[in-house]
Amino acid sequence: MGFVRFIDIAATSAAVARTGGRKAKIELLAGALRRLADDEIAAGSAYLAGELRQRQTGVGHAGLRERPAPAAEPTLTVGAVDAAIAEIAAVAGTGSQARRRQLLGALFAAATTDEQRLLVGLFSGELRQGAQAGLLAEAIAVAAQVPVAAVRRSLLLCGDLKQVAVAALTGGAPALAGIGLRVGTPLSPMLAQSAPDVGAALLATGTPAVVDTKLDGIRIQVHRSGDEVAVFTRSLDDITERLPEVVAAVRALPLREVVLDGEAMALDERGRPRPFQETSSRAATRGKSNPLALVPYFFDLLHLDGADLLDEPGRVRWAALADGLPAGLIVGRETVGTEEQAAAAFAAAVGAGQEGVVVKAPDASYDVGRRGSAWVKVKPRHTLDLVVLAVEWGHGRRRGWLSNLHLGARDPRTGGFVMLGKTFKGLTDELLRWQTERFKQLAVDDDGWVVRVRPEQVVEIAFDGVQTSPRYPGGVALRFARVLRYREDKTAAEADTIDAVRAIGGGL
Ligand SMILES: Nc1ncnc2c1ncn2[C@@H]1O[C@H](COP(=O)(O)OP(=O)(O)OP(=O)(O)O)[C@@H](O)[C@H]1O
Repeated sequence: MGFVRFIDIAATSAAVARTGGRKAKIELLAGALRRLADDEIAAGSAYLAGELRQRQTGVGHAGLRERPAPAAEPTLTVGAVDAAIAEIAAVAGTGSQARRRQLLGALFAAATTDEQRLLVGLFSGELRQGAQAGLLAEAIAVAAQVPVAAVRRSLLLCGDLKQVAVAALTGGAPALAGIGLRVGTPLSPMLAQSAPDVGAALLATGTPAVVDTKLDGIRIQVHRSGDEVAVFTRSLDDITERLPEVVAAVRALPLREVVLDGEAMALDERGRPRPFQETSSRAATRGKSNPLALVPYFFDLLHLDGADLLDEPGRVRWAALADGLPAGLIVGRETVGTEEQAAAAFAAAVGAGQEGVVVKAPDASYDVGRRGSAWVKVKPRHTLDLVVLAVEWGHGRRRGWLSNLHLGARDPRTGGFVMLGKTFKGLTDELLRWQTERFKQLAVDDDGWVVRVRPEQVVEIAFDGVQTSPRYPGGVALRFARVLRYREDKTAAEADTIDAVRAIGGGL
């Protein structure tokens, strides 16, 4: 086991949060990285980035609420915390909830107040922020004395900060150079910016542009080498086992080596998309226990028979895609020269039950892991005026502020409110400050975690859609709810109703 104390990681994280200058933050992080033993680098670098090494632990917000009293003295090492979390993440089968609670309780009991704070932030994901990962890339370069460009490049190609930290700190520049596009190893997918309409999207991409249908499925990156096929998610998890139909479709192509980027989704009998949650729950289970088939549609080609295409312009990659794959496996796409043509393509996509479009610049290379202006998504946007029912105290950077909002729609039948979900997205520092004051005034109960408030404050929320949800009393929840603004000009009696929400969900 290693010897860096967990309290030192907690102290570094706190010091980084307190420190203003970027350079000083990087120095603090580099110092902590340098102290890690080789077998602690993966976990330690993840904690410094605000993440856990494990993608899933089975620990939810509820599990973090009841914590034993903190330990008086720090005794935990990075290695011990990593081992404890690995054990928690591995719990499965009957009685797993109780077992997980027990293990989590033991970990928290061994942690001091500062360590508990870091653990809550890590488990809840609230410490995870892109800025921190960017700082850490620079800190790795400083600690390993390698060029930062080499760290960034490897990071984008393998998408795994921990792997890059281990390579840089144990093997230096040569080890980093060994990280490249490898068929079989997933790379961070290129991401899209958003625009409110196709006109704005075309301003970003220029014309002519390619307008792709935006399918509301799950992102898949499929790697094939000979008969070996692997399927990865947007977060680079291997889901090959769960998508045999996608594996079969790619294995049947007359190609030897290929890396494809696309989307998989479930269709109904008429070939229209099924609700997103059916696709996602199917993707979360093995094919056999859920007969729904996911159909792959590809929109990019990153590698073909020995040649990397990442640096080629879209035009070239898409022509190779069209040459290599049958049209039925390629996403609906059209080249447009004017806003009218783009608007028609958008209307056709939405009319066919699809989520919207992604407008793409044909001259741009495939920007691994980047959210640039070469891909711009456009969706019809929904908004509702909802009532805040409760607020949760924030963690990490938002400690001391009321952050996560519980949102409710008006129920005209009972005169009460039906909870539809929670969000802490879209909140600027100014909004956080304002709402903390406001909800302290409206508070009726505070258990140290959730502050229940008088249902009086109306907030305008943007969201992507409505889905069924067993978790909430109305049986429906909002997808990707985010705060737009507080409506001080509206009373709770004027807020939107649960019926309006159901209507947006197509009568759910
Ligand atoms: N034709 C397409 N081209 C690119 N991405 C597409 C396409 N169709 C569907 N998508 C999906 O849209 C996403 C692009 O938006 P973005 O990069 O912002 O990802 P996201 O954060 O998952 O967003 P969203 O929730 O809007 O899908 C991709 O991750 C992909 O899953």
